[in-house]
Amino acid sequence: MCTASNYITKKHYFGRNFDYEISYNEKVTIAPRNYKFDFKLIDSIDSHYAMIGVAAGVDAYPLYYDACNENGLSIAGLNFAGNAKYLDEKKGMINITPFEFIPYLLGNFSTVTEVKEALKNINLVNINFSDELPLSPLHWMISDESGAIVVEPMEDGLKVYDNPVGVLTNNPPFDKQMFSLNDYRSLSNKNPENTFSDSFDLDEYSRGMGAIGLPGDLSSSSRFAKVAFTRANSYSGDSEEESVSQFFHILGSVEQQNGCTFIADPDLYEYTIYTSCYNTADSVLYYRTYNNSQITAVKLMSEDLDSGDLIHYKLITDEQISFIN
Ligand SMILES: C[C@H](CCC(=O)NCCS(=O)(=O)O)[C@H]1CC[C@H]2[C@@H]3[C@H](O)C[C@@H]4C[C@H](O)CC[C@]4(C)[C@H]3C[C@H](O)[C@]12C
Repeated sequence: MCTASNYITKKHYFGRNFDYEISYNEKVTIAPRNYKFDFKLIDSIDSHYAMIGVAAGVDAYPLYYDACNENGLSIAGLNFAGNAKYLDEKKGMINITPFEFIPYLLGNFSTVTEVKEALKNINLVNINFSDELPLSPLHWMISDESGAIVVEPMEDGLKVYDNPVGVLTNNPPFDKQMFSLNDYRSLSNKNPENTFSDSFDLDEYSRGMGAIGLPGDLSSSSRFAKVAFTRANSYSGDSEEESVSQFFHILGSVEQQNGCTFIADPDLYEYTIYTSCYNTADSVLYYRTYNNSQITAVKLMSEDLDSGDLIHYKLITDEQISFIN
């Protein structure tokens, strides 16, 4: 399971929890403007917007999970098992594969509005990256300072939804997730009045009673409601530090602790391998990993963005503890 969210203070922040049971040796990967992107069915792109993101540790191609470009457009791919459907090549369309989707969009476009227009002509084709790395069933949240959309590849083509709650998890499809939020419309960050009955008193015995009924389990529909509530009620100052800190707390509300989501014997559990947070205005990627609570930052703009070679930074995964005596 995974969760993506955006958060707006003075700037736009975007990121995700990467929840899974295995790692593909993820690396922070920068594709500078002149890195040549090859595509399976369309012409290569020799020059494009620079981008920074987290990608699988495969040297041959930046297989991004989530990324942001130098103009503030950001994307994350999340599992969409049982629903994602990739199609055959279609004449007259721009045929790209799902693993090319992030490079193609971030390389060519600056805003969600531009992406929405481009999506009308995009067909996601069913071609594997390799025999060892076949396609995964994904859907995507795409976000910039103006708002967010969700793109879901279904049997009858790409579905594009505006995303007013600014979050995405896995299943069910986004329209169903949005509908299920109706069930929680009475929840609040304030303690509720007693409307149960006029005939007897009920006590306000605790703070936080306005959110009783908000799910706390780790299923994707429960995480959707939990993170939507947390994000919608988030309050922080608007400095960089306060915004980034609050962002990690939003996604922390749906973090998966190792051991709580069993996958297989022996001892294989899904857990939050990393959390990313992009300040998309300044193209900075902040991240934390399961065993490293310290925030690490990588700045796209500190690199030579006119080069043609990928730049990789291994994730720092060991805990960094600040001993003070
Ligand atoms: C599994 C990842 C999504 C995490 C997630 O949503 N977990 C929830 C799982 S579940 O609903 O609870 O089952 C997805 C996100 C991006 C995916 C990767 C990227 O698409 C890049 C390549 C694409 C290749 O085709 C396959 C390997 C791969 C390296 C993908 C492996 C895997 O499917 C990733 C890492």
